[in-house]
Amino acid sequence: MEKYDLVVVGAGPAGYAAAMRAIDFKKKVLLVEKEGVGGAGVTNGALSSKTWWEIARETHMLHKHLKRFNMSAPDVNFEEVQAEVNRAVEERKALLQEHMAMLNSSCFANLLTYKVGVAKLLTPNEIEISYEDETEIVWADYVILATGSRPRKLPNIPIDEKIILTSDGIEQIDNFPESMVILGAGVIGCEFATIFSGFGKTKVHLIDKGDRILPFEDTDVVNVIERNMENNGVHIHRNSRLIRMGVVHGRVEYELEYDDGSHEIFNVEKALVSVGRVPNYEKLWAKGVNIVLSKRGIEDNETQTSVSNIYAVGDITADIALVNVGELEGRYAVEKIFGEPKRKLMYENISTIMFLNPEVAGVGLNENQAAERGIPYKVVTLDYGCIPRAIAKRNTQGFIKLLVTNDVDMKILGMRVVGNHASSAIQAVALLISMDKGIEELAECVHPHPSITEGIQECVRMLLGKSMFKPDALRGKLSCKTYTNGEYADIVF
Ligand SMILES: Cc1cc2nc3c(=O)[nH]c(=O)nc-3n(C[C@H](O)[C@H](O)[C@H](O)COP(=O)(O)OP(=O)(O)OC[C@H]3O[C@@H](n4cnc5c(N)ncnc54)[C@H](O)[C@@H]3O)c2cc1C
Ligand SMILES: NC(=O)c1ccc[n+]([C@@H]2O[C@H](COP(=O)([O-])OP(=O)(O)OC[C@H]3O[C@@H](n4cnc5c(N)ncnc54)[C@H](O)[C@@H]3O)[C@@H](O)[C@H]2O)c1
Repeated sequence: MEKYDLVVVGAGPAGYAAAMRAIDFKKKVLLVEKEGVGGAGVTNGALSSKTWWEIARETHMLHKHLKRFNMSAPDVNFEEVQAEVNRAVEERKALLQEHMAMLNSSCFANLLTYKVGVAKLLTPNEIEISYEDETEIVWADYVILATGSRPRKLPNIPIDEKIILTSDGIEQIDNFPESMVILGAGVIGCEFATIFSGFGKTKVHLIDKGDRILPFEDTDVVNVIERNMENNGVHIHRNSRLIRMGVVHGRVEYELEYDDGSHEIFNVEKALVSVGRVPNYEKLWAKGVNIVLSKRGIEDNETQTSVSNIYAVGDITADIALVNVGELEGRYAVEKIFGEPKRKLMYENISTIMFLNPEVAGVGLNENQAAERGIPYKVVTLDYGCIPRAIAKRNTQGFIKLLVTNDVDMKILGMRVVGNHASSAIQAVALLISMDKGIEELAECVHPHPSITEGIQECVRMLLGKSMFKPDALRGKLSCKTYTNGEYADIVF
């Protein structure tokens, strides 16, 4: 039986990151993947959907600009867009594969082995790998499970990945549907609503259990996104309960019940079901391996499972499902196994982008979360209209919102940026949160001009009572408040 220091199961972002970090410790590593490198970080997931989003956004902008010059827009060809997305996916996969091949033919050859097969733990140290027509068993001192997640399905909805689809099937359709309903107004649902409405070829319906989309986000953020979606023709079914959804004569028929008890039936060409994801752990270990599970996934103590030599990272665990979190956990697990991590695993400074119209970047807590935890805070908001770069871009829709503790330290709790270049503005704040720093450092930074980050600097200056624009003199564009015991109050300097 071949022996390894570490076997990593799954070569998505989390497993790939873990295997690469293990090489740094000069350990003998086996990476087992059942399909292809990249996982949902590349295919039917982060990279592919973001390529769709980029092309949809460019198409939308082109149409908007041409309209301004009274010119008619060219037709968008679905097959060409799809081919471009496929090229992006293949480019990334090829890079990861080439990297793997180069490692194999270099001084790392005796360290990393990559096998394409399905892995299953027979005991905490013995792993069976099934190939097309044979199996083998290998020994591992340590195991990292990184098998990711898949779309959650609902029992009464007949998903066939042709007419009623999940995010695994939506990118393989063969034309822009003339109409499409999306069930689930979370991140995936809203991103695809943005993509399909952005191309301007599909009437999008979005089913929302509550009274607003993105239930975990702050109302001011959601208001901007909802307004743009609706201006772009998206029909948001608010406070609606899906009674049934099925395929009738090759199209989707669905019935909704509203809060007032009334019912309505709709008929559309396609449906996307995006109601969350479930972790992949079925058939991953034999009965005797007692890994403790919760409803949401594998329970872990800073990546270590209840079986001491088995670790779990990425979407398979019961926490945040993001590429950057999977990579962080993968690298951390290896450091915990073979070394001494420099510090505890922290999630407070994880930054995210939601690819909507416009993009929404976030780090740390939002107002909902701070209020839920009973944390009193100061909150400053600055409209994009105050930022020269946004004016130069001829698009001042959006705002920056910064939350800090309501004390003299003013430690940064979180930030949300809604608007163009939102993602570029978030990093400085993410770094300050991870360093447990206050806001003085940010106020004294010299930012490039014109840049969106100047807006963050102005937020910080507002909190310190030394802003260029005075909130009292520009109400509606700036605000500076405290939130304590469920009440807002203006800060008066
Ligand atoms: C539509 C969509 C858009 C997204 N957009 C973003 C985004 O913009 N930003 C972001 O940060 N995140 C995004 N995500 C989330 C992100 O893709 C996941 O959080 C991330 O891919 C999880 O990485 P992972 O390595 O844990 O799992 P996965 O990427 O799911 O990889 C797991 C791998 O394990 C393999 N595997 C499973 N079982 C076995 C087995 N028994 N043996 C061998 N191999 C096995 C699978 O084939 C797969 O390759 C998106 C997800 C989706 C679905
Ligand atoms: N830009 C990004 O970073 C990005 C993009 C896409 C996905 N992701 C990751 O993928 C994960 C999964 O995305 P998702 O959108 O599937 O999950 P989600 O948890 O973001 O949203 C699911 C939505 O479905 C709704 N829902 C649940 N059951 C329902 C039902 N029976 N009927 C109607 N609505 C229902 C929920 O209220 C929620 O709004 C995200 O949590 C995120 O971690 C990240």
